[in-house]
Formats: sequence, C-alpha cells, structure tokens
Amino acid sequence: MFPRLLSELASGVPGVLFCYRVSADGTFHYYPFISSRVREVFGLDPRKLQTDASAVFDIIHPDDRAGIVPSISVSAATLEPWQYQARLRLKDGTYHWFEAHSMPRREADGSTLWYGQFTDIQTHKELEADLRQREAESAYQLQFHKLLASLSSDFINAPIGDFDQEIDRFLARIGEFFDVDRVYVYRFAEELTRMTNTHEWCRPGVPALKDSQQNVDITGFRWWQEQSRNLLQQNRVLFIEDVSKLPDSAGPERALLEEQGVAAMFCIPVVTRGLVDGFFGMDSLKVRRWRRDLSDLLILVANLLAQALERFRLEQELLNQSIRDPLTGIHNRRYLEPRIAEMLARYQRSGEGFALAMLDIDHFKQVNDTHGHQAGDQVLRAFAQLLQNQCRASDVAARYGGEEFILALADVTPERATWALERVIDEVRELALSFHGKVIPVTASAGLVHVSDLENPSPTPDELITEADRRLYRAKRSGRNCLVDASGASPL
Ligand SMILES: Nc1nc2c(ncn2[C@@H]2O[C@H](COP(=O)(O)OP(=O)(O)OP(=O)(O)O)[C@@H](O)[C@H]2O)c(=O)[nH]1
Repeated sequence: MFPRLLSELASGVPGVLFCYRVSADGTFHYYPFISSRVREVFGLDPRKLQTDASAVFDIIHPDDRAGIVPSISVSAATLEPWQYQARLRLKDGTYHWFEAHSMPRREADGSTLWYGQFTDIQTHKELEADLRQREAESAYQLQFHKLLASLSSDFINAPIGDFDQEIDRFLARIGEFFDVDRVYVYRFAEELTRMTNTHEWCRPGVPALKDSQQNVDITGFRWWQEQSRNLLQQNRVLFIEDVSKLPDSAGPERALLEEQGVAAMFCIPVVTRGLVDGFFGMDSLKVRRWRRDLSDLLILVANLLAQALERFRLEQELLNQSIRDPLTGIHNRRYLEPRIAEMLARYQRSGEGFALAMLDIDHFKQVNDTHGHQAGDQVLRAFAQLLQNQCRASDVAARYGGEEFILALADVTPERATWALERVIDEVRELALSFHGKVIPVTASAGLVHVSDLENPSPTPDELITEADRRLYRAKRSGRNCLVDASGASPL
C-alpha cells in the first residue's frame, strides 16, 4: 500500500513515523503504517502493529499512562493535533522520554487516522531537569546568602547587652531556613571532657534540652569525643543521617540521642581566636538526608556565629571592665549611680522603698601601715566579697572610693535594712583574716539611710549618698565598729 521509497525514507528519520487508526466505535486500533525503526528502538514487530496497536501502549511507563487514552479521544473528537509526552520502554528495558506529535483526519467510515511521529526527547528532558535543579540550587544559594547578609547585619547592629536574645534569634532563623527541629550552641570545657548548651532554639512543640545539658560530662562518649577532635582538626561538618545506624562504638551516644528523640543531626565546630570553643548543630526528629553540598554554607554560618560570639564576649569583657572595680571585682560607682536612680524612680512610681549604706573599714590606714599594702588589698577583697554575698539579685554592692563601699538594698523596709547592715558589721568583725600568718583584725562602720528618712519626697541620688556619708561620719565619731541609721548610733 505504501511505496517502498516511503518506507525507506521513514527508516532514515530519527524518530518513529506512524499512521495510527482508531475505529469509529473506538473498539480497535492499529498502525496501518509504522516505520521499521519501531523494531530497533522498542523491539516491537511493525507487522503485528498493523493489526493491533496495543503493544505500543504496553511499553508506556505506568506513571505516564493515565492521560493518554483521554487525550486521543479529545483529539479524535475535535480533530485538533495530538501531542503527548511519556516514558517508553526501549528494547534494552530502560525508559526514555518520547514526544508523540500527529495530525488527525476523519475517514469516510468514521474512523480517525493520525499521521505523525514519536521523537526521543530524553536528552532534552535531562537538560531541562538539570537546568531546573541548577535554577533551584542558585535560588537556594541566593536565599541563603541573603539570610547570612541579614543575620550578619543584625549582629553588627545588635545593641550591647542584647547578646543572648541576638543569638537566640539567629538560631531561630537558621532553624526555620533549614527546616529542622532544634538548633543549638554548645561550649566545651576542660579539654573536651565537658560541654554546656549555651543557646537553643526548638520548633514549637519540640521539647527543649538546654536545662538538662549543662556541664555534661562527656568522658563516657568516646566516639563523640573522637568525632569532635576530628571535626576540630579539619574544620568540617559532621552529618548523622540516621541515629539508629550509628556504629556499635557509639552505643552511649546513640542511646542518649534516641532518648532525646533525635533521628538525624549535624554539627560544625565553632572556632574563636583560632581555638575551638564549642559546636553549633541542628537536630531533626525524623530520619533525614542532609545535603552534603551544604557543608560550605554551614561552615559560613558557624564562622558568622563564631565572630558574633567573639564580639559579644569582648563587649561583655569591656562592659565588665568599665563597670567593675578591678581590685575587688564588685561593681564600681559608674554602675551604682544609675541603679540608685532606678531605685528612686521605682520609689516615686510605686512607693517601693530602698536603702543605701555607706561603709568604711576602720583604721584601714593602720592595716596598710602595719601589714603592708598587699595585706590591705586582701582585706579590701574579703570585705567586698562579704558585701557581695549579702546582695540579692536586685541589690548592688559597689566600691565607692578607696576603702569606702556602698550597699544599695532594693525593696526593703527601714527595719529590715538596719537588721541586714547590723549583720554585715557583725560578719566583718568575724572575718578573721590572716596575712603571712598574722591575724588582721577588721571592723567597719556604716551610715544607713532609708529613702523614707528624708524629708524631700523626691530626693536625688546625691542627697541620699550625702546623708549616708553624714551618718557614717557619726558612726566613726561614736567609736567606729557600728552602724548609724535614722534612729542614731547603734553601737555593736
Ligand atoms: N591597700 C590599699 N589601700 C588603699 C586602697 N585605697 C585606699 N587605700 C588606703 O586606705 C586608707 C584610708 O585611710 P583613712 O581615710 O585615713 O582612714 P582610715 O585609716 O580607714 O580610718 P577611719 O576611716 O577613720 O577609720 C589610706 O591609707 C589609703 O592609702 C587600695 O586600693 N589598697
């Protein structure tokens, strides 16, 4: 029926040319013509297809079958070109993507004939998939770099003192980006024998571990210690995709992670000033395949975190240096004065009373003269420590001058303040300090003022301090080793 020349031409075309017919009632279909390449490509016999087209339908990938018959019916009804993409099974059993393209024509008997070809579009599909993956990859990388840029500007602009919240915010954003359940920072201590969880973010509903992970002894976790050492030396990322598959040597680690519900995790060392400080990691409560190509990005995150930790620690040190007395370690005047202003503001707002005591070591000059300046320093340190021990979180003990100290007691009644100061003076007397084997007797005097003692209902910090100082002077005049409050001297 078809001239030989046409068959030969058809066999030279890269695709498979066909003429496909479906009977008017749709009950049978066949290929009046299909080029001989159908045998080379799919291993199908063109002669058999001339009576029944089913064998072609049998080699369609099961996932691509659903829409094919309806699409042929639509083309038959509308006589619009028929076009379809599906994976077809090749002679060797593998699948390739093909595109069928054909024009329908209605025959006199009501059947429909399509003239067209199957073209192998596998390479095109692979390139397309590759391109899509690259696009997704670069979109991901772009998003990640944007996140890093925004995090680093957050760190740069973070106000001093907002350190912990800043790190917590950082962990939350990283956790959401990587879609994990927990993100945390641990610090190592004592030559990798202990570690402490310093910051943690958990997805809502995921139990927090921070409180149970303080100063944890990791000497029993040999596998983990070994991994940590390797991580630290090579500055790389440790991925665990399935905790249940950890080696037998990691038995205790596996048990702990399983107890914490962790199914997969990864962690990266945090290196500050060239030293490994700890690690930063993420948990997933489900087994999960981590993208290994994320390593470089994760190291960038860890570096950013390390820089932030370093900056915040330095700031903390500087802040401490500026508000603490270097000899005794307790707060200095610079810190004290704004705290007194705050106590005054609270007093004026809500009537919350507070008291200030000015304390001075008695005959301190003699301590220096008799035992030497170093002994004097030791007395100052012991005295400061004693005051510090008296403080609740809202109180302040500060070195005000040479051997003058102030104790500011927040939210206290006059009676309670007197009782507290009497106790301080008692305890000073019992200090029993010795220097090079010699006992140094120490006593102190104090002037105590409660904010309600002053006639002025809105006094300034200076007025309070001056009154406390005046009472201290009276305590010294009345023989030292005593406290003067609103009621006068109370010799001890
Ligand atoms: N060791 C030491 N001595 C200090 C320090 N600061 C101040 N002093 C000494 O503290 C002494 C204060 O002496 P004074 O103000 O005369 O008073 P005092 O001997 O304590 O006598 P009263 O206060 O009257 O009981 C001085 O000798 C200062 O040199 C310090 O940081 N270390």
